[in-house]
Amino acid sequence: MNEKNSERMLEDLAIPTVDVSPFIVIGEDEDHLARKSAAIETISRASSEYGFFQIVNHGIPTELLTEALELSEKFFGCPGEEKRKSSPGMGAPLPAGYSKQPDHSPDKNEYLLVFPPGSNFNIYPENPPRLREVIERVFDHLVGLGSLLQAVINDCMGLPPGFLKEYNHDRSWDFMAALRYYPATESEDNGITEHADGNCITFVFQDDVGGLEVCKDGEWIPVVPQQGRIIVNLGDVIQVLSNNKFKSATHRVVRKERSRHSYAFFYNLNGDKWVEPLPEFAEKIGKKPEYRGFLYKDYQDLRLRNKTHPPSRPEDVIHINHYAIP
Ligand SMILES: O=C(O)CCC(=O)C(=O)O
Ligand SMILES: [Fe+2]
Repeated sequence: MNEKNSERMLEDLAIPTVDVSPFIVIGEDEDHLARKSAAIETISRASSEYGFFQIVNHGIPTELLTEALELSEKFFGCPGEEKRKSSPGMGAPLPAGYSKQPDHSPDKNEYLLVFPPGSNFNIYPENPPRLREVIERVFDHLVGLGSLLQAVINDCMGLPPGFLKEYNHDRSWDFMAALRYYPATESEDNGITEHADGNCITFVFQDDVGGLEVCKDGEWIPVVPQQGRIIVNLGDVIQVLSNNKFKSATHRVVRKERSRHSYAFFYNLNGDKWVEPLPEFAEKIGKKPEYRGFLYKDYQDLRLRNKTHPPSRPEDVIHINHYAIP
């Protein structure tokens, strides 16, 4: 196959891009309503075919996203000793602050993890000085975007208005990570091993290096970087609630010749929530539930154990199939 053809095929496979301005700008005219229903249509299709899409005109300034990436690059460029000044304290549910994947981990990256601004668990680097302010602004913006996208997904799922908002109203489990992936070596290019996210909705923005890939029908599709775009992927909670109608897609990061920087924000769910297929996607339409119900924190604990006590056989790693009804 010549290069043009293979480029064309990748373009055809690329994850859909959606203009979400019709959900932000108020308007009742015909054109506005048509653009809104086109966006709903694309998101519904993307959610069931890919579990991934990208959004534009989301209202978060491109300069803010770019600055966040530049500041994290500065931070990760500091000597290890400097970075370790913001190592996690004890007692947080996840290691808030700076961490590096342990040497034995197949994931080759380092990250700075934060909970919502104001959380006592947060540990921010002092340098570069603007990093904290910019991260907190990005976080607040992404919480707002999470609430917007959750309402859109609620519509796409055909749920009663406000259903997901009411179900997932507590924001204290949300978190965000600034990530740096090391350059690939001759023998090794894994950045993050293939996985699906456990939460509700994830947002990612990345620099121009690339490396994020989504698995669709057994093929790995690269998510080509474009400044200002935000990548949206659905997590296991939405997959279970929708009884497999909407996908929590498997994805991974492969390392490139340069260091890659990205941010991943997890619009999460309170650990005390019960997760199971909604009747709208099971009994009410004559389908059997494909998962048994579970307490969200139990699932999160199992996922964390995968990391702290990695099973020796890959097939023993726990993911959402743990709750699947055979
Ligand atoms: O860095 C990325 O592009 C994706 C990160 C990711 O998949 C994750 O943290 O779950
Ligand atoms: Fe992920």
